[in-house]
Amino acid sequence: LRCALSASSKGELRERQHPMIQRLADSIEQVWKGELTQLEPYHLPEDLGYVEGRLEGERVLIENTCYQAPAFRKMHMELARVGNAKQASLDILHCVMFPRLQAVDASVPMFGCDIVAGRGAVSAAIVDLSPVNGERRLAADYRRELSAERLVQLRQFGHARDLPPWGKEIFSEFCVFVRPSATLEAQGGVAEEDQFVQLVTETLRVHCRLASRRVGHATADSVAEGVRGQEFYCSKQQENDKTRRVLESAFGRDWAERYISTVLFDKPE
Ligand SMILES: C=CC1=C(C)C(=O)N/C1=C\C1=NC(=C\c2[nH]c(/C=C3\NC(=O)C(CC)=C3C)c(C)c2CCC(=O)O)/C(CCC(=O)O)=C1C
Repeated sequence: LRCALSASSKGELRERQHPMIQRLADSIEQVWKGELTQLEPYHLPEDLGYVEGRLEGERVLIENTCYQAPAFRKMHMELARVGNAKQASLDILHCVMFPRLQAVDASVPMFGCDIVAGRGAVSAAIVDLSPVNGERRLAADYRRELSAERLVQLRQFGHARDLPPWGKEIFSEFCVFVRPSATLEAQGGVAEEDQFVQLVTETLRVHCRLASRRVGHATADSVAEGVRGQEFYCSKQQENDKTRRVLESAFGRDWAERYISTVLFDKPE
């Protein structure tokens, strides 16, 4: 496997992604930089910043951006693209934030989102704040803020999708899993794609604020509770055969297993 690609490809990959994915990636980084103090880089193993593989003759490019902050041990955003220079057969944005269990209590949920665009059309867009506490239920302040009228409006889409079984076990009642419509609006924007970017941005802002308030609230019990919750979340996410299939075809079974269990969904020690 070649960890090829020069540093220049970082910007290059993002600017060649699906426009909604580009906008969402920029917006997530903006919220992280705007809402979190002491944002630091998180160094992935073996410099997995860029990886390149081949899937049925098509190039697979992965670009990883990773930070950490007082409330979050790892904040991972991944842009992946299957295809050649012109036509991408798959554009993906993946983002997961792991609470730092030595700092915050187990009421801080896992933020996760996934956007998959096939041949330019977004087929899957999902965002959730997934509870990892013992009762698998979001805390009252999270529920109250996520029930605000503005966010309730932003969660209304034309085509909701059914969660797979593994998803039903970890996602919250606020989870949004949709195929955003691609119809252009009069003013030229793609309403549901823009709406989804807005939904993720505002959900992420609430999360950064509420999680940061909990720094210093960890106890020995909350660490044990949070470890169990994060392990359960990661093992369920690892059941997603759609992700595994893409990575296995491009990088082989062993590399895919290692990548999924150490980069995408690494269980806390
Ligand atoms: C927080 C949620 C969440 C996180 C964090 C997450 O990683 N996945 C998440 C959710 C989720 N993803 C799904 C689907 C797909 N995922 C990929 C691929 C990748 N997704 C990646 O992140 C990477 C690494 C970069 C690759 C390679 C493809 C191709 C599809 C099929 C697209 C489609 O169905 O239209 C589904 C539906 C699963 C189903 O219906 O069975 C759900 C629920």
